[in-house]
Amino acid sequence: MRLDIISIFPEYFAPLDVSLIGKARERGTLDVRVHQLRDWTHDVHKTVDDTPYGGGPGMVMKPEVWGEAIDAVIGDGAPRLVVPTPSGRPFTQELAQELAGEPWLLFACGRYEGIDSRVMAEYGDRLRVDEVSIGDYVLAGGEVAVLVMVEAVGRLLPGVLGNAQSAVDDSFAPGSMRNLVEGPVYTKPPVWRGHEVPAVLLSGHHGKVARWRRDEALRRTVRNRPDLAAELDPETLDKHDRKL
Ligand SMILES: OB(O)c1ccc2cc[nH]c2c1
Repeated sequence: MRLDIISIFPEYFAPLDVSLIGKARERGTLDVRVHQLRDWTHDVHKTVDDTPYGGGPGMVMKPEVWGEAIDAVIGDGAPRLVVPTPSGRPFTQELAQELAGEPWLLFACGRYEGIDSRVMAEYGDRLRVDEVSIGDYVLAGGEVAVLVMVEAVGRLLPGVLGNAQSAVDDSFAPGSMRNLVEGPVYTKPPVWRGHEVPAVLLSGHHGKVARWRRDEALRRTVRNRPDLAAELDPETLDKHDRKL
């Protein structure tokens, strides 16, 4: 997968040199290219923003600069354009899985009050354009949101996770974990400061362990994410409700 990021703060993406994503880049699984938006300005101050039409606080990022930058990065290609914004569609594990299937992603990191909306309109005829929110809170710009999405997508690529099964058992993963969050996890020692690991996990009975883990996932989902629990089929929920 090729992954381009355009930002006025390229240094935000230094973390993409480490850990799983860094190793994926070394192996060639991920080809990450970070671009400084200001390289496509033409004034001495490298201006990327201006006052909003219609008035109001803050500044808006100029369409001309973004247009020159995106044109230069994509050439005749057609990556999927992902624009982080608090007003976008929710970023979910399902969308991460979908993006992991793309050969080329281009992330446009806005700042200030955002990017002039005509930029997304301009590329909407030629590219798949997704305006995406990572949650109901507002950051100072799109860079951290891109870090979140790149890690969530990158870990799903073949060979990136040491054990591919981890992604299958993830919270929210399609299939058996859909609309479920993971239950608690434990490792050695069996007793720590008087806290014992649940005996079933030491039993060696794989069927009982699997059942216990699913029960705990449901228990935690009902407790922490009633919104997801409401999406579970009633039969599943009922079976466990009697035990919760
Ligand atoms: O909270 B966010 O995900 C987000 C994304 C992009 C911009 C651009 C300016 N503020 C932003 C906030």
